[in-house]
Amino acid sequence: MKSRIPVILLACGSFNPTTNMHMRLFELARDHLHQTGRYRVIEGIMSPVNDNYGKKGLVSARHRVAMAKLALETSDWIRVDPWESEQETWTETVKVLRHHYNESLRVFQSKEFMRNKHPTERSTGESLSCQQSVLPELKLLCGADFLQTFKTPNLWKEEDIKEIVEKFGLVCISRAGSDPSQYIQESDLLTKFQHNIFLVKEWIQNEISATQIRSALCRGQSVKYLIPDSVIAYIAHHNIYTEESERKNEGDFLQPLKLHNTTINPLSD
Ligand SMILES: Nc1ncnc2c1ncn2[C@@H]1O[C@H](COP(=O)(O)OP(=O)(O)OP(=O)(O)O)[C@@H](O)[C@H]1O
Ligand SMILES: NC(=O)c1ccc[n+]([C@@H]2O[C@H](COP(=O)(O)O)[C@@H](O)[C@H]2O)c1
Ligand SMILES: [Zn+2]
Repeated sequence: MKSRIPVILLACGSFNPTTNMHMRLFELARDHLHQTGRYRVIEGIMSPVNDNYGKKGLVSARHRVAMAKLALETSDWIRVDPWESEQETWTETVKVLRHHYNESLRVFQSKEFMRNKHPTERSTGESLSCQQSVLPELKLLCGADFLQTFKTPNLWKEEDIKEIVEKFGLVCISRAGSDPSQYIQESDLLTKFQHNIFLVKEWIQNEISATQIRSALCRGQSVKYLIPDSVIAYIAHHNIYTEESERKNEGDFLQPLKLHNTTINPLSD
């Protein structure tokens, strides 16, 4: 798979908590991209959203990052990155993509530098064309409900959506209740960049939702086999999901709505 384009998959979301389905998204996306014959997925990154996002029931990023780390202990290619959660405030997804893209370029360049410094370490018989490394691409990974939020008024800036689909690309996994292909047809912008949007159909439907996991936990019901045992133990140990935690940010607007909605915030741009 040497001449294929290396791809890093980035999933942005609450991960409150990380579920088995969040991890399946990466596996499904990787299989799909490999099947195109054009890509080689080299890394998966889970980026839990900043506490200032303002979503109801969003527990502290410290816990969400810790739970994601535990959940991903069994993966040899997906990792959690706390950068987004450690910023002063909520960050637009396109800026998170820019950050991770720049990071990947930095890693790429330092690897190239090492390769050029130690040319003798190249495997014997490797042709000169094989020695030219291909720049990695970074693609946003999401579920179909996430794609659907692009049309929520004031939630996303048009130019951000354009940059995501034009410059980076999107891998979208099916989810009951959302029809991503119809939604793409309804949008001129998404239709224009359709070649950069990969729709993945999950045939083994799995409707785990983090909200339902939290509800079950609050009621004292079992969530075993829906989220990893290590995450269940962490939640129990820190008593994370309670009726009180579910009331966090209740009635609040999401931060992107506050920033982009002129009727909520007349001074915003
Ligand atoms: N069952 C699922 N099928 C497909 N995509 C999913 C599924 N669960 C989560 N995702 C995707 O994972 C990403 C992160 O989602 P998120 O953290 O909001 O989880 P969630 O289960 O949707 O939680 P919540 O119920 O709190 O919204 C999003 O892109 C979302 O679309
Ligand atoms: N304008 C934007 O960049 C924008 C708007 C809404 C949500 N988001 C992101 O999408 C993700 C949505 O997560 P949830 O599905 O858990 O609400 C979060 O990572 C959030 O930061 C980005
Ligand atoms: Zn969600």
